[in-house]
Amino acid sequence: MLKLITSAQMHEVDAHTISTEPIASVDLMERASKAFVCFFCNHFPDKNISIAVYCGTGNNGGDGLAIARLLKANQYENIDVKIARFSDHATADFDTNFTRLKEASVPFIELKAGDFPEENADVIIDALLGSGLNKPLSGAYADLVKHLNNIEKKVIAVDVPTGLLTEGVIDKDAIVLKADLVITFQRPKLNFLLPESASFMDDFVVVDIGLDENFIQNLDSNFELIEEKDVVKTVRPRKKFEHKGTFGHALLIAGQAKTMGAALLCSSAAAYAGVGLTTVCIPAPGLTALNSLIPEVMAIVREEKQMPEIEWDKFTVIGAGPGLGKDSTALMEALFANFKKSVVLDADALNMLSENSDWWQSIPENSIITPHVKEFDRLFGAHTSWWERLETAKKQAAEKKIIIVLKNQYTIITTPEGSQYFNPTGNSAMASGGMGDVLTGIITSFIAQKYAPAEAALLGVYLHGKAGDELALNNRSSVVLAAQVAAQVPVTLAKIIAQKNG
Ligand SMILES: NC(=O)C1=CN([C@@H]2O[C@H](COP(=O)(O)OP(=O)(O)OC[C@H]3O[C@@H](n4cnc5c(N)ncnc54)[C@H](O)[C@@H]3O)[C@@H](O)[C@H]2O)[C@H](O)CC1
Ligand SMILES: [K+]
Repeated sequence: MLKLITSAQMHEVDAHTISTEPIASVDLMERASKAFVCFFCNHFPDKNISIAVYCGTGNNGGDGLAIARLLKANQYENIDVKIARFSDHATADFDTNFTRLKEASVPFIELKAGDFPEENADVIIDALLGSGLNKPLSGAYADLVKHLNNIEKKVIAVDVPTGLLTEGVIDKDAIVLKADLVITFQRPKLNFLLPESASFMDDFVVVDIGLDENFIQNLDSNFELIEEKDVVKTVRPRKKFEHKGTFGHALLIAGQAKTMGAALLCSSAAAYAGVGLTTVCIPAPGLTALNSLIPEVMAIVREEKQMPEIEWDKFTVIGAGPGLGKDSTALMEALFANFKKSVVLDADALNMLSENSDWWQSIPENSIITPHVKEFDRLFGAHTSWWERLETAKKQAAEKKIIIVLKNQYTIITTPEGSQYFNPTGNSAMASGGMGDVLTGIITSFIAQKYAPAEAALLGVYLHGKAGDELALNNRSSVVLAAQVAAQVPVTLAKIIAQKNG
């Protein structure tokens, strides 16, 4: 896991690294700038492009000055620096780099508030403000950012787009210098992982600047980014003499005549993810489709308005909700009355739950809910920002002793203990119907295989996204279908297990 930290904590890490490595702060700035330039050179190999580096007078600006000098040393000749000296304040490392810039004869001008020259460069490097932002942009900074946004050039931001808060509620009307790419130092910033940042930045990459990793990992933060090695550590390869009984029996309660696909997808995903036996509880019209699509899955037929015969004790885990419709409240109540092990609730099970809040008290501890944003808001009230949803998820997971999987580009898994894990896999080619049903099946399957529910959620979310990444390959603008992801899961899982053995 990579611990994700706030900008205030990043300043602590800087101070610690400076005093214990030890390294002079200006040398740390040089290291960060070199890491930026190294990535930049690979990304823009054409040395003839014209580059304008816009610098503030703090350390983000100091980085900008060092970057300009280093780019010139790397034979980028068409480079000029624009310094926004809108206050008397400049950091010592900015001043040192200003002297070095002049010694290296990189051309520069100082901008005057309200009088900005025409910009003809191909690429703008944004080193105006970084993680030191402490209030919304106003005055000359706001004017400059609006001016630069208007000319619609390619913008590469140093560490953080100017004007974007790194954590806390992002104001959707904030004035931010929109970045095509952010080259950020050591860690993704928390807000880069929340959807509101998409209005201000297209993409980000993280470059290592050699800060003390041990120190970061021991900082007090409940936010973590899942890494593949965590998943490699968690998966358990199958052993000799294990049999289908070892891998549990999952029941999925899903589907209606018109939404039978959801039932087929979640039950087949459970089977592909390795559960020993899968049963799906569906209405009769789904039987032929089920038997022809995935004969490995057994069925319990659900008649309209009549409670099906379910031997609840037979099942290791139950997943409910995909395509279920909202008129199965009696069946859900029977589930909660008869089944005391973890359940996985999704889709219509969550929609019914939001209208029957007394059900919460019967939901077993360590159960998992997998809402998308609308389902989340239906359950816990409307939110105006994702930062507030993070806080709500933490509070609700603790209060209700459940695991919340809030689906998103970076799905957030919140545990009852208060950890919040961001998942890095998955892509927009997966934005198609049925994808959530597949996730429900995978997570249910891992619980059946005796993974602890939080492990099952982490593993399931990571694998689901990774399978989709493998299918989308480099062509992430195309479409990956849910059934493909389900069928890819064993392949992806095998690759992960191979790393464990290798
Ligand atoms: N460990 C690292 O990540 C390293 C990062 N580096 C770079 O340092 C900046 C952060 O530098 P800092 O001097 O703390 O802040 P800024 O340059 O972002 O801002 C300077 C200064 O501006 C003032 N300010 C804040 N908000 C506003 C505003 N809305 N309008 C006007 N002025 C504002 C405030 O006083 C700030 O202090 C980080 O992003 C990296 O680029 C290091 O180079 C290496 C280690
Ligand atoms: K910046």
